[in-house]
Amino acid sequence: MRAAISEAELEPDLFTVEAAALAAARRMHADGHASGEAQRRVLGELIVHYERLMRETRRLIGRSDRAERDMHLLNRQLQTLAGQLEYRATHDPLTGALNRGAVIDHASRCLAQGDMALIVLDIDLFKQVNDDFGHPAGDGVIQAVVDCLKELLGQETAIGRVGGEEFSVVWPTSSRDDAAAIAQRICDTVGRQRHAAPITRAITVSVGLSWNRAGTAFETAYSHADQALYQAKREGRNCVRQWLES
Ligand SMILES: Nc1nc2c(ncn2[C@@H]2O[C@H](COP(=O)(O)OP(=O)(O)OP(=O)(O)O)[C@@H](O)[C@H]2O)c(=O)[nH]1
Repeated sequence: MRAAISEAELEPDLFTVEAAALAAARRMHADGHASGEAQRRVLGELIVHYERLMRETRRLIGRSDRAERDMHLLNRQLQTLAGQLEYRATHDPLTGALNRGAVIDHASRCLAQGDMALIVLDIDLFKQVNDDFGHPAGDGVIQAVVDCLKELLGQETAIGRVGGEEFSVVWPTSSRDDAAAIAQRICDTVGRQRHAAPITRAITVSVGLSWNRAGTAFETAYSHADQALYQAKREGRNCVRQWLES
């Protein structure tokens, strides 16, 4: 029976010519009586193949360096793209504030870890702002309110735009007084803000606050803050109301 064919027999030898030149050189080296002419011929063959191998090796190294650089570049572009996609998926395009989904995620994580205030604010009589000054000016007001919140609360604070002219602030704190104080500062600071032309009047916000123990569900925290916000609207706007257990 015929013996199994070895892998080496199946694989074509990439270096047949070079191997032959090497074998000839070996034989020449072992033969102490070869003529000088025969030695020069075998050495010449060896030089030709050796130089070709060096050229090819350099070319392959260059190609693999380029491929590695291309891969690094591609990797960086992918990371940038992933960052941009992540940003777009979690932020409001007009203001750069967190979008509703991102606020829910963030607030839910905070509530799982500790006590937290949820502050919701809504621009007062905003329809009138749009009607009097135009929709683009209204957009400018929305942006200005978010900028004001960022400046007041810091870039690290989770500030969200959860509706057209409604915003939320996630404020982890174990102190109900601290939560009430920050809600009042928000109301006062936004109300004092000056707006660019064509806006010619003060823009105020109504603020609802719920202070929540760790473990509270986001829906509960939001519903309580929302009820407080509508109380603030009912009771004259430009004020803060806190949800209190009855
Ligand atoms: N410019 C602009 N307007 C928006 C945007 N989203 C919602 N609005 C407008 O915001 C206005 C909200 O009006 P309402 O809900 O009636 O409330 P309001 O006039 O602010 O009155 P109160 O909330 O009761 O103080 C509507 O006219 C919407 O068209 C937006 O992205 N840009």
